[in-house]
Amino acid sequence: MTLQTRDVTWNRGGRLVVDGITLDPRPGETIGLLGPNGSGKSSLIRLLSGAVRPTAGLVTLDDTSLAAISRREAARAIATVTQHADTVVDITVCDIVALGRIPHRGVFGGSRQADTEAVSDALERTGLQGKAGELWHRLSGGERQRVHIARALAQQPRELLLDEPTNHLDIRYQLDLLQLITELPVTTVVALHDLNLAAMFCDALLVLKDGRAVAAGSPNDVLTPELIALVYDVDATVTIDDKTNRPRIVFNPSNRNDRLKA
Ligand SMILES: Nc1ncnc2c1ncn2[C@@H]1O[C@H](COP(=O)(O)OP(=O)(O)OP(=O)(O)O)[C@@H](O)[C@H]1O
Repeated sequence: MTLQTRDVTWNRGGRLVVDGITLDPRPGETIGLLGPNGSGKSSLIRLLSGAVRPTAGLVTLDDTSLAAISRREAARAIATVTQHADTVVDITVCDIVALGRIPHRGVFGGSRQADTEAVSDALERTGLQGKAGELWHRLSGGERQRVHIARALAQQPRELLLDEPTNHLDIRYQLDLLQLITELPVTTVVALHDLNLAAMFCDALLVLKDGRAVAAGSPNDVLTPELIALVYDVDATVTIDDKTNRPRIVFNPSNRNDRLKA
């Protein structure tokens, strides 16, 4: 049992931005959410996180509606890293990562040692040990992104929701991050734009277009030239990598004027 959606719909500003999505990950799986700009990936992540309530359908955690679970209980299970996470106060990296421990603090403060260990482990996994004392506003975009990921890891969730977490990261940290999340014993739903990263690291993919699911399944089944043309209107060549047995996608640039005419 894990975080699931059943036929979930969200009407935003008079438009259906999420339209009948069912997501049923296996515990520990990494699910990639793909789709063009505006297809509903962030909206689905907001619904899964409990930040907003669906117009119809259900979001459940262990078969209980998220609406019936306290915020604190949900926060112990689910960690989210959104696209535009920012902070207004100038605090240190270590303090931000420690915010991930708040859901675990009981009335009597919880275990300080567990907090210290979780923060230190999260800093190490994200390569931020050397930055623990730095102020947030002095960090680069990629370092800030890693701090938010470290905060989510310090939360020690069962469910991890990541909205384009590789934004701002250089290629080494993109690979490190995705490797890390596939190795964590948590169920992860991650919105990605890079189809090759999704192919390399995700166990399963859900592809959205105009709020609807247009394909779901393993990267090998989903990432076909036909699907890429349908969803992104881009011509692509897909081969299967000998070593990984996963799809590898090369995009074939078309004449932009021809595309606009079509
Ligand atoms: N505050 C809002 N009110 C109404 N509609 C909104 C609002 N914010 C976003 N939308 C619409 O919801 C739809 C889905 O947006 P969403 O951000 O979920 O897409 P996305 O797939 O995450 O896009 P991107 O890849 O650009 O991040 C879009 O059509 C967008 O215009």
